[in-house]
Amino acid sequence: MSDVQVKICGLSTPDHVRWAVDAGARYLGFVFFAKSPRNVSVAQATALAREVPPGVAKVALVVDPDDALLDGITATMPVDMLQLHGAESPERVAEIRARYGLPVMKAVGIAGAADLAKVEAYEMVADQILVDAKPPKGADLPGGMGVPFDWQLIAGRHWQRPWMLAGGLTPKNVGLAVRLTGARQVDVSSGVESAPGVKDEGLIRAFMEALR
Ligand SMILES: O=C(O)c1ccccc1NCC(=O)[C@H](O)[C@H](O)COP(=O)(O)O
Repeated sequence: MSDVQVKICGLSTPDHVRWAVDAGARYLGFVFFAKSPRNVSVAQATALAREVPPGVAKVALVVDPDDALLDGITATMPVDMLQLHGAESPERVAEIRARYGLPVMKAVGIAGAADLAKVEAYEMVADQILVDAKPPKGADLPGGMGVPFDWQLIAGRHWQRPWMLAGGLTPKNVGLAVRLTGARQVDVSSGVESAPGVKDEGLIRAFMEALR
């Protein structure tokens, strides 16, 4: 399991970034969504991203973004990947990928077997797929809810594109999640927090340790 790559999402302070990098995260996620406790401004994310060493990918997470938002982010922030976490259509994903020339990861929410067809639809247009839990009805946020889905739904699945497992992962359950699903990449946010938006160094280390 030691070669499983980890994305830690929702970083908003220099300490968060340092803890994630020192622990060995391969991707760092910065959330641009006003209602989120993890929301960062373009200026904040730019300052944080400039401190990230080479080899660690900086991911800008956006939800149904218009071009103005993406223009603003990409104008100053050194971004390595865009994560689309809303209801973007496959056509919009392809358009964003072409316009910005950046790899795009599309989040697909899974609640039942019927949702798996969406992974295949987005594989045609995205560089990576984030296979995430579908947020509960009426949830305040479209992601980062700390809720897992039934991992058996994707046990033994093979997709053409690289994909990441997300949704409710914690230091306690990530080992089992990886064994069951065969994921080679995982994404965590609330499972390494002591309170919404507050990353915890000990939990970040414990999460990475659970994968060794
Ligand atoms: O984290 C947020 O606040 C957020 C807001 C809007 C869209 C997506 C958001 N987060 C997504 C993620 O952090 C992860 O990619 C993923 O959903 C896992 O989150 P978690 O279940 O908390 O580990």
